[in-house]
Amino acid sequence: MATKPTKPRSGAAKPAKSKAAAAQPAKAAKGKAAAAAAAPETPALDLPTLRTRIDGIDQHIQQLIAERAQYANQVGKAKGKLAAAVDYYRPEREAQVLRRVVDRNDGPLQDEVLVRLFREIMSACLAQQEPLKIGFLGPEGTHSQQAVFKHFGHSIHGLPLGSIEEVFQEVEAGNADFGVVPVENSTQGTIQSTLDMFLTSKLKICGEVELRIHQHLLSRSGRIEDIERVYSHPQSFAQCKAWLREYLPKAEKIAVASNAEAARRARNADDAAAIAGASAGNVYGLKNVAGPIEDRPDNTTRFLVIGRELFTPSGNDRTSLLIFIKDQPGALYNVLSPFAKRGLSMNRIESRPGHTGRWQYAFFVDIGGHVLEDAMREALAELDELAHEVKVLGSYPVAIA
Ligand SMILES: O=C(O)C(=O)C[C@]1(C(=O)O)C=C[C@@H](O)C=C1
Repeated sequence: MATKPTKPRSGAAKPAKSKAAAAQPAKAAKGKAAAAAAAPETPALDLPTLRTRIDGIDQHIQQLIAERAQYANQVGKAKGKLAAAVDYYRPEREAQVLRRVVDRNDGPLQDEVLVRLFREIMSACLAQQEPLKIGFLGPEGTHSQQAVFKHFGHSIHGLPLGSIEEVFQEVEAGNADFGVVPVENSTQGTIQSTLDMFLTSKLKICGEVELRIHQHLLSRSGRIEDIERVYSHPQSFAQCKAWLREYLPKAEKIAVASNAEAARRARNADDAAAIAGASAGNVYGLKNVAGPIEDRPDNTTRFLVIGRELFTPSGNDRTSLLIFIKDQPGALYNVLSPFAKRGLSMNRIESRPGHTGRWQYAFFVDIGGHVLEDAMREALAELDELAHEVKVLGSYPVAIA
């Protein structure tokens, strides 16, 4: 039986900083240097004085948050008598607010941290009307739930659902205002089942969320020597392949529908463990055996926010298209040229059999810009002549911090 790993491994044991975090020290240093040049050195204050200062600032912050909430309430009223919370939600405005937060940030807190705080404030402001209902791949404790909180804050009503298909169905039926579904992982690539849902669904992509994924080995006893079988989602097994080969080569690997489901099963036996996020360990009362254990330090999953309508441009948007073309020479080159010609950059392209007839392929393409902007509108008009069929899956703000 393998023994508890102690040596740090490349990537897994010592996760590298995210891009935003890595960029932060330089920015913070710049801010501090400027502050140091402008202000004379302040003598260190004693603890009671420091706490009195903090109390004063807290009081001020609280007053300002209350004032902000009142204005947000008035904005809600200015939108007229609307049917539901979903009608008050404005992702493009939220993206602009958060970009300003990042632009203003001179440290010492990281962009990611400040964005999280402001997200929560906006989430609470919006929930004054009524909390949004957000469907995600459950049960509680999945990475999808974390992505929901990262994008919508905690003042929402989360609906844990049994499958990605069910997330689409509940949003289509109006039982959920929005859904959050995983679409690609930096280690494992595209989640084909999510992309395929767009072939037939009428839903629109209204946002994207990028989440750094940390995997942990969790068990009831917390002892690696007890573990004879490991439960997890196939994607998570693939993300921790090298680690498992090194530290648990003999354990049986059992694939289940979600990491949270794996944690739920692992809590029933001492010889079982789950690979899941740390939050699943908290939800299901498991101990951390080892982690993070993902093989790549930059392991990130991108999620899409799906809803029933398109929103207006935020100033830095992405458009996702589904382009059906005939299998003929030069067809792909032709359909991409209207974008290239107008300087619209393509971030991603993925081909799938289109299911609409023999020899037809569907291309999922992400392009910088919004369908309500002139350059994109013109490119799409030109594309209409060249492609067999074009479906606009959505235009939405580029993910923030
Ligand atoms: O600006 C708006 O439209 C608002 O409703 C206010 C606010 C905010 O708190 O800033 C709240 C919810 C919306 O999703 C966007 C922004």
